[in-house]
Amino acid sequence: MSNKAIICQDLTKQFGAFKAVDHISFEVEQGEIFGFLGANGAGKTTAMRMLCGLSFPTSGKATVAGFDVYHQQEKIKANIGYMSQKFSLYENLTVTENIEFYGGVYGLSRTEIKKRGGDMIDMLGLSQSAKKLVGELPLGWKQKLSFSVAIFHRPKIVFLDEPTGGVDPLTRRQFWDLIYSAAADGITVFVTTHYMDEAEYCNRISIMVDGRVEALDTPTQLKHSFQAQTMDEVFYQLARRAQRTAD
Ligand SMILES: Nc1ncnc2c1ncn2[C@@H]1O[C@H](COP(=O)(O)OP(=O)(O)OP(=O)(O)O)[C@@H](O)[C@H]1O
Repeated sequence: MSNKAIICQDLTKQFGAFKAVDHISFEVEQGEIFGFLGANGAGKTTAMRMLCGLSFPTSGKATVAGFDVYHQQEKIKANIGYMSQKFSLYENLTVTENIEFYGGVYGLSRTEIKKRGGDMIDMLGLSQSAKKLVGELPLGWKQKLSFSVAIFHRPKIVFLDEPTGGVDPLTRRQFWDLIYSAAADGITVFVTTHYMDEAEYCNRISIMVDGRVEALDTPTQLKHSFQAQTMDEVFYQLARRAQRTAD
């Protein structure tokens, strides 16, 4: 079995004649922080849904945590964590209740939930707010909690779909401390973002244009290849080639 976290070969998703994802190929290493960039409508969410076992590809191959995206979707779901722009947390439950609920969904024992949940609350500095409703927390805290819940069952890979939308750079930076700590524990992080400061934090970045991966490298190497000072410049050089308009 391969030790790559994700292998993707010519993965394609068509909606009728329209190729939302058009023959994308890449590999992600275990423990890597892999940035998945692209303008609105480039096909990131569609690609990510296939990799998470939520939709079938039209053609091509992919394995996630060693499992096949056509035949082992349930295995994939059990081995990944997922956090979307729209939180999966229940706003009308407390911090502790959310942790207990998700721990149960993930099949952890009561003892494990209590121990790991307590550690998580301490690590996040949320002890004072454990009995607060999640709906009352500031957005940045909700995002950090949502991420911690997404990795509560210690998945091999966590998929983050624009996890830090709407918060300031300092709060984003704090969120990224959590990402680094998860990666240091061996969790592979696959993250989409529109923020170029975040792109710089990734080990490698792929940039999608009109359903295709048009660039893939480390931030430093991409800047070098595109003779750009910043990732913003790299991104705009690529994004302006797009024919596709966002919805
Ligand atoms: N179920 C569907 N049926 C038809 N077209 C779809 C469907 N889902 C997505 N698309 C189209 O596929 C293209 C890629 O969409 P996708 O949501 O994957 O892009 P994205 O890169 O995630 O964009 P964003 O950053 O806005 O989320 C878009 O043109 C979208 O309209």
